[in-house]
Amino acid sequence: MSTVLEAKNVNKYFKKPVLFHVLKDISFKINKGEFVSIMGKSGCGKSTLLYILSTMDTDYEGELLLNNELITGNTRDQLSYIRNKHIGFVFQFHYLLSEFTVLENVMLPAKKLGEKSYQEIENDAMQKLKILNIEHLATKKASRISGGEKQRVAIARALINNPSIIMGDEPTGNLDSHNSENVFNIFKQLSKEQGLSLLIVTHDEDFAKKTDRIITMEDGKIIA
Ligand SMILES: Nc1ncnc2c1ncn2[C@@H]1O[C@H](COP(=O)(O)OP(=O)(O)OP(=O)(O)O)[C@@H](O)[C@H]1O
Repeated sequence: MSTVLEAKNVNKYFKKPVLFHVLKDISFKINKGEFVSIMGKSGCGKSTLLYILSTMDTDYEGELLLNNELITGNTRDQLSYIRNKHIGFVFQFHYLLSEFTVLENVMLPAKKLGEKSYQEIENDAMQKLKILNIEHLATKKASRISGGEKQRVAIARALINNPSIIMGDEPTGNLDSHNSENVFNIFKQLSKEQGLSLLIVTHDEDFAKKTDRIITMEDGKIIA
């Protein structure tokens, strides 16, 4: 089984207002196609960890490997490229551009990457919308669709560059149980049918129980 993401002895300190050891020797691996959730009480360090794993925060001790390559110590530009190419993000709030159409929103990260023609990107975006069963929304403005639909558009956008892993910070936090289950089923399908890895922070125990593995955090440590 190949490893997609590995954290080795990650430690993080906040220096202000007082020195605070927020992440304590975090080590784990995520395999290809694995659907993993992270749970833990409020304040235990989940978002801080996700911020590091997503390469946004570089102020930590330890090592991160993506697809078996060390990414710790890379320059800002290298990390920005890695993030755009290999990591998809889904947040509690969708962060769609409301005046853009659904299709334009999904195309954006691929345009930023700049490796394909407009037509190729448009075709890719339509294919992602199809996977998420929302191709009929392509030409609608993002402001004109429902909350559940917005989250599916956000997932399509996260998939556009064919990332190795999707990271989510409470991606179902704003959804009702029906839409939450929809998102879970989409994630499950992506992991099982396309070999995508997923690492999802959640407070929803029912959601977490159905994932392949739960990483439980307490007070900055992985306890299970
Ligand atoms: N910039 C910062 N400076 C100092 N302390 C911080 C900073 N950001 C977060 N913290 C503290 O670090 C701890 C971990 O915060 P974090 O947001 O990672 O928790 P969490 O597990 O994601 O919580 P929640 O479930 O409520 O989102 C908390 O005690 C928080 O107050």
